[in-house]
Amino acid sequence: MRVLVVTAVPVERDAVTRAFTDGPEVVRAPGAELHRAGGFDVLAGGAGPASAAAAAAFGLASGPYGLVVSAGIGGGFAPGAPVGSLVVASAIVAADLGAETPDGFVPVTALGFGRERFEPPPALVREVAVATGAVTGDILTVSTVTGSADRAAALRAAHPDAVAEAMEGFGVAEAADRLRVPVLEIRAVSNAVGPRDRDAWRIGDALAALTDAFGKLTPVLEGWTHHDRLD
Ligand SMILES: O=C(O)c1cccc(C(=O)CC[C@H]2O[C@@H](n3cnc4c(=O)[nH]cnc43)[C@H](O)[C@@H]2O)c1
Repeated sequence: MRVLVVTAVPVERDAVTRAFTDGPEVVRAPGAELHRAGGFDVLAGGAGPASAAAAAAFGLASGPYGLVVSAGIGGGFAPGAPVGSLVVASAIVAADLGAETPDGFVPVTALGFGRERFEPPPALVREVAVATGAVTGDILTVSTVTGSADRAAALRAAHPDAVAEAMEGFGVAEAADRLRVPVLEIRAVSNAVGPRDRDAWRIGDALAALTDAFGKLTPVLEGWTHHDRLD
């Protein structure tokens, strides 16, 4: 099974391929530069859900792929997902896709169209979490990084199962869903979701945690390929 991994920026892509001693071999496909290592094709698709969806779609076109993974750093909701920890999405949720109304935020589905969540294969999520020591829960996709305690509290209230936020997962999941390819989202927590404090971001630690996690994924994915594809 081939696995496509979509990160936002090149340092995240390189953190993934660093987990493997082979490669990366750079493969150029239309609309996508794939870095191939350890059985993974990894591309840096840009920040935000639109870039991620476009990049994932081009990446998938060079397939076939059996799994797509949205991966990178992210913000963690305290206390469940502290800086340096790893999170795996049990659901990938578009947290700001909808309409603001006098009564508050209304998600797209309540407006009668679209969707706002995708659910990765549950058994695979469990096995990846066990192998990597990750926390599981909803990972929110936002177009604006949360920068205040009020916004963090509003997200928490709307999404009690949220463990983290990032900016690409939902876009990758939308592209994967078009081809019925299963999707995972894996984030290493670089900062707490809350008041903006860029100096407190621990990007190096998070990238190291991402490398560590991918180093542990191969046996899990091999087992899943053989025993659990229909979950
Ligand atoms: O400055 C750097 O060296 C650097 C290295 C890697 C990534 C970055 C980014 O700023 C990329 C933003 C990227 O990270 C995700 N992210 C991280 N924390 C959050 C958050 O609290 N809320 C939302 N997204 C977050 C996100 O997926 C972006 O693509 C800088």
